[in-house]
Amino acid sequence: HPLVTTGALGLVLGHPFDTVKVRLQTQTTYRGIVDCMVKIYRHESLLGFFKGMSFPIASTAVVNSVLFGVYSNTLLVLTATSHQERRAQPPSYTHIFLAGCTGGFLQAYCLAPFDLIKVRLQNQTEPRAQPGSPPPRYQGPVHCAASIFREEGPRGLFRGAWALTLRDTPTVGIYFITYEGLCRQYTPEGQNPSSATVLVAGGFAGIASWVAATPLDVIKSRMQMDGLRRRVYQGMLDCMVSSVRQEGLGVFFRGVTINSARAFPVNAVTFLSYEYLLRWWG
Ligand SMILES: CN(C)C(=N)NCCC[C@H](N)C(=O)O
Repeated sequence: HPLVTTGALGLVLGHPFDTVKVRLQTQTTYRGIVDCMVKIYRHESLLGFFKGMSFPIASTAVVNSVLFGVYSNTLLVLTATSHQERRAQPPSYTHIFLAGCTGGFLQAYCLAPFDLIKVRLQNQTEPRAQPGSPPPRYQGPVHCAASIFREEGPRGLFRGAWALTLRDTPTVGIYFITYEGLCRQYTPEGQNPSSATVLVAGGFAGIASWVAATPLDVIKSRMQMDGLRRRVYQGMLDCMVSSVRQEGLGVFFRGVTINSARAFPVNAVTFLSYEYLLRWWG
């Protein structure tokens, strides 16, 4: 279906932004967005921006089904109204927030191993295999997953999962509140929002939730990279404290600009797909 294609395309186009974000959050060699982009392009060519993309593409259908499935079913239980009845009897913002938090909490566990592998691969700065140069530590997503499993056991695949869960539980609540709030604002009562409204509301929901998620996103990415060679942090709190000590409070907003630029189109398309699917099958 065209919407699925657009969703995948959104992810592909958004991935270079995500790679720059992850590098800015976890490496100190870059002075800013432009410096990071120039360095990636010079050392690793255009392909450098697309490292670690295959697992997010492969897992997005599952992760989004958990997120939106849990959200709409929790809303169903909380409000006892079906999707069709919901335009006439809109759910309260408290219910929307609680359903969003539940969706965020459960999707975080599905997302954790895929996200870990993505971040590890995005952070490999080696250029594509050149004769004589040492190969990167991970040869691809499956090799990366197998190496982590072998070296650190199954729990290793969940490194950073706590920070990810803490990041996603409240911020996915914010995601759905922003989306619903904006849709209601711009839609006449009792009607379905137009496609343009869905796109704009979805885009701003992406930005608002990602701005709120950035502090824990930085900590999550750092925890995921910890232990690659030796363990630096004792835990999440230690990671927060030493990051702030070394880099100041600004550390909590590393990558926020580039991530917002990514969040708008990706989530605009995500919500458009969700609304269409609900109207067909709801
Ligand atoms: C702030 N957070 C964690 C969220 N809003 N999560 C919901 C889905 C985000 C979407 N898959 C994306 O990649 O932007």
